[in-house]
Amino acid sequence: MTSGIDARLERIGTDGSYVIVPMDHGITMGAVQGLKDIESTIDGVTSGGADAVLTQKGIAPRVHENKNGKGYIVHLNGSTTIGPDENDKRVTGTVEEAIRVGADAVSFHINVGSDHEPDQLTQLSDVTETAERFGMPVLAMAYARGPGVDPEDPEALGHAVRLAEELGADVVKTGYSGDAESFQHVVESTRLPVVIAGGSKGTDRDTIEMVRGVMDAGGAGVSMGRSIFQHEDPEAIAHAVAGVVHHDLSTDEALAEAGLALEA
Ligand SMILES: CC(=O)[C@@H](O)[C@H](O)C[C@H](N)C(=O)O
Ligand SMILES: O=CC(=O)COP(=O)(O)O
Repeated sequence: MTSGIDARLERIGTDGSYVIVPMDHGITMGAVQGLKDIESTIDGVTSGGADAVLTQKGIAPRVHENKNGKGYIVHLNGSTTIGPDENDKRVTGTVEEAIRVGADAVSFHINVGSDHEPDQLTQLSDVTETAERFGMPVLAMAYARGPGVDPEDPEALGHAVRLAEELGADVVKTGYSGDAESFQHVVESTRLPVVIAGGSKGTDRDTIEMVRGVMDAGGAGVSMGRSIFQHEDPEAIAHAVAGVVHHDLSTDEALAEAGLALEA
């Protein structure tokens, strides 16, 4: 029998793979490029092929009419780049609030290796317990971040994704280790679907090659923000990313199919 969590996972992905566009950066960085007119960005990325968008709860009224029937995830913690410690994500919402504003899933960020890891472990554990009671999937954003921690170290990333599974998440997002071979260790560290963050925006080729590497390593897609929502054509780059994640296209095929320059 299909559980509520399984049914809702299908709303934020396609057959177990995921093109999620997080746009929760308004708390972290402010209304950066792509987030001022968030309505048109949401319309563009979901028209292009994103399975779901992700925001903080207060943005929900700006999401639903523009997401073209795609999935919606509400993020439940945050911090700012101008505050005393960006790794100190504080709780900003609850599973119940996310359900009330129309979410299909919730997400929660933990910085494994930071001074705040102990609190964040307990908080993620509380979120998965509540979400499970309501049949809501949990996307854990499990980063390797903290003093002396290399955020691209495959061992640290593998530890972070495993920890997310141990705490009851359904999908885990982490950083990319830089190549498919090393990322395979990360993917094999857990039975959860593993998706990657994009980080700050690079060239189109950098972005799509990174996505290709994740899929070659056995990953399940992306939760990619700035590389998509800060693109001059969010619909086209979302289309290219979905081409790799959902249609197994090569980097060149995905760029060409999306109408993007091969050398950009
Ligand atoms: C700004 C960053 O470094 C991102 O990786 C964020 O930590 C990710 C998250 N979506 C956020 O803005 O909090
Ligand atoms: O919620 C944030 C992410 O999932 C990743 O954002 P990025 O801009 O791709 O690093």
